[in-house]
Amino acid sequence: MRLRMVGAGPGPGRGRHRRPGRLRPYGRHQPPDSQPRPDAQRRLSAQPRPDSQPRLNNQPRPDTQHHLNNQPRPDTQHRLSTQPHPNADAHAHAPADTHADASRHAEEQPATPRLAAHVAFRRFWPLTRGDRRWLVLICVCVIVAALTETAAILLFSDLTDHALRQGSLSAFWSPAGQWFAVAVLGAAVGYAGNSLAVWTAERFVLRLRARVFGHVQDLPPHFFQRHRQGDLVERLTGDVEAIEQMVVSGVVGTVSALFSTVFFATAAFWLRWDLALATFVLAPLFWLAARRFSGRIKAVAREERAADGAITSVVEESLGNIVLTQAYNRKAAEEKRLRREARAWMRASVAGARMSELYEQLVEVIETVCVLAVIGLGAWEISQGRMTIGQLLAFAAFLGYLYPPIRNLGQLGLTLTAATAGAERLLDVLDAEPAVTDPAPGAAVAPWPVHGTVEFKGVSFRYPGADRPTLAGVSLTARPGEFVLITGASGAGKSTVSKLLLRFYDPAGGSVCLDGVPLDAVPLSFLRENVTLLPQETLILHDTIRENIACGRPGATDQDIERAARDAAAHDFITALPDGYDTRIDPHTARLSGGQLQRVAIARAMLRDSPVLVLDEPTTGLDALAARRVVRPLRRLMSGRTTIMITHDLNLAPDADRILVLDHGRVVETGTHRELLALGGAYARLHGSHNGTGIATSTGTGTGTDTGIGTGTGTGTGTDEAEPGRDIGREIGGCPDRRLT
Ligand SMILES: Nc1ncnc2c1ncn2[C@@H]1O[C@H](COP(=O)(O)OP(=O)(O)OP(=O)(O)O)[C@@H](O)[C@H]1O
Repeated sequence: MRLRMVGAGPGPGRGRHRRPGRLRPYGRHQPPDSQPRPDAQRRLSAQPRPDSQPRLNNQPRPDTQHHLNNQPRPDTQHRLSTQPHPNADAHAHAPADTHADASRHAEEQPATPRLAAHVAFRRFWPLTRGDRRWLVLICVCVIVAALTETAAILLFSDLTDHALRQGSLSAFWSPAGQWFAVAVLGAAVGYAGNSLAVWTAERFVLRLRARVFGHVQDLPPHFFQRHRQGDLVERLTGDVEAIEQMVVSGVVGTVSALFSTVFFATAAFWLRWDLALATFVLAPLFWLAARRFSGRIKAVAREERAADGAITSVVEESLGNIVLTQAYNRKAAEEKRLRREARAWMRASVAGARMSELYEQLVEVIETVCVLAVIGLGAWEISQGRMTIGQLLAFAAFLGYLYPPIRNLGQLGLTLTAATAGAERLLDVLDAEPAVTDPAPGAAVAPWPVHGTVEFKGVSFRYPGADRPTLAGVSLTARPGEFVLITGASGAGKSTVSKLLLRFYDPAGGSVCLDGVPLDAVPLSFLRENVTLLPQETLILHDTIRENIACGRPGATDQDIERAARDAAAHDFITALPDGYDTRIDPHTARLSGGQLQRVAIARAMLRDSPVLVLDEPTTGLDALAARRVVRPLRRLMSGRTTIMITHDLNLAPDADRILVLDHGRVVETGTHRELLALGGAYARLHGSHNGTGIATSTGTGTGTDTGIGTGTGTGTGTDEAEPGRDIGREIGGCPDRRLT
């Protein structure tokens, strides 16, 4: 009938604690089934932590006590996996390189803010809004469960004294019936409370995770450059669950421990006030023990959480870079990296487990001292005829129930402390500010039919934390349907222009406008509906090709998708796949080449059909042949749209209405291809170096029939996928001043 929590606790390194098969030191009488349960099985309890169940394995316990609560005895509860590791000695005993690892983590990741437990609690408590009535109901169940336990123990005393001692069966029925009724009530309340508690806790986790995930998606690019992806994953999983332990389970645990303490203490005083007093004199020992151990829990919890994140990061980065690993024989180096992180985690984990066990054993010794003192006193009282055996047994039973909630109150602090390490890491994410926000409702411009005029007016920009500006006084205008090409040396600030145009950042000086409206007055979703970005890296969802194209315009029909794929010269290779448009792909897919993936992305942009297009190095990473195959679909995509193309590849430069050359964040030259070549400056040099190796020098005699754009007049029948021969000259080079529209 007791409500209890059997889930994994917020102990340090919980994520890894949950892994099946992990060895963990059991308590003396701990059976194998005391493994940490999966999270779904987490239950809130009348006691804040499972390990703090009454543990009488170290002390004489009346056998009948097994039957007093309709649940496995406390000593069968698991311990270490579900509790904070009060490893005060984590630092004292940890080898020196633990500290080295910790400082290395600190160097790699921005410093996480340090928080007090109550501050962390206050930050997350508002997330329980909407579920507080359920929390109240759970607390009512917890209180009723504690009451039924109290009643059961009193009935046990009654039964012992009136039925067992008198040897009378007739005296048995009345207390037995009452006991049974109390047990049924306790079982019903336990079931309802536990079910509700799991539901409420999981809802909290759901809500918190959605909140963090939603927030993360609004964060600016530099946040992701500064945090390792694996570590962020760990924060969204392990750390989120630790917060639940702090907030929902923490509250229920506190209520449970408080009420259980009050009920059992009242009953103990009612049974024998003098023995109860003796019991309470020793109670502060539990609190002292918890206090002694709480000091370094947070430190080791932090270490474990950080190591969890580091392991996930290494695995994720290593798998993502598998080609580099294999091609450069980095297998041993990667293994060493993982071993180093895993060892850091292992050290923190072992130190935590060791301290946890030490704390547990110390508490058991304290409990034993208390029980022995009470039994000694009780034996003396019985010998004086002032106490019955039933009373002593009931009193001992109360002790078995009383100490755990007292101990839990102390341990609750440890739980909160350990969970605070997760809270700090999560708040580090939640407190990161998005670089831009939607305009306030009153300041937002109402949606309008966008024509596609893009203007940068004296724009300056500096990345957060950067010591020098990336853009300084950049001005450019692209009228509807114009093609503006931005080029310049690597690091000149070209991609930054695209980030400002998509409003990933706001400029520090000047303004960026769409159809004359400053971007900070345009609702973000409206802006991004009307400005399509094709970034350097091809963005592919882990989904079917159909969905990958359809996400350009939610609600698009199959015909729309196919039309876009045809325009992007992707239809033929898609239909050649066994599952056609339903083929599942992912960013590392081997089924499609880089050029084919790029054409899927172009089809998506086609479907999006926005008036402004930003192409950031659209042919980067593609070989000459693949680049050529992408150019025709690109031309179709650009047709009739304002296009800002950021590129080193000057093959399309003759087509541009205007070319801007950036150097160290400044526009150093502006003009058409011809004008800039004639100028003989930076552009001419870039063009010269490009022509030295570029494909623009090819002179085409191709036979392709693509007539979507441009003036090609080939007569062949080659498809986009088929090798179009030597039409490269007409496709992408050797045709100065050819206009796209
Ligand atoms: N998040 C950031 N924080 C600080 N500096 C950054 C950040 N992102 C880029 N920079 C710096 O801004 C400058 C311009 O970067 P940007 O990516 O715009 O250059 P680019 O001209 O597009 O280069 P490339 O042609 O190599 O892609 C570089 O010096 C870069 O190091």
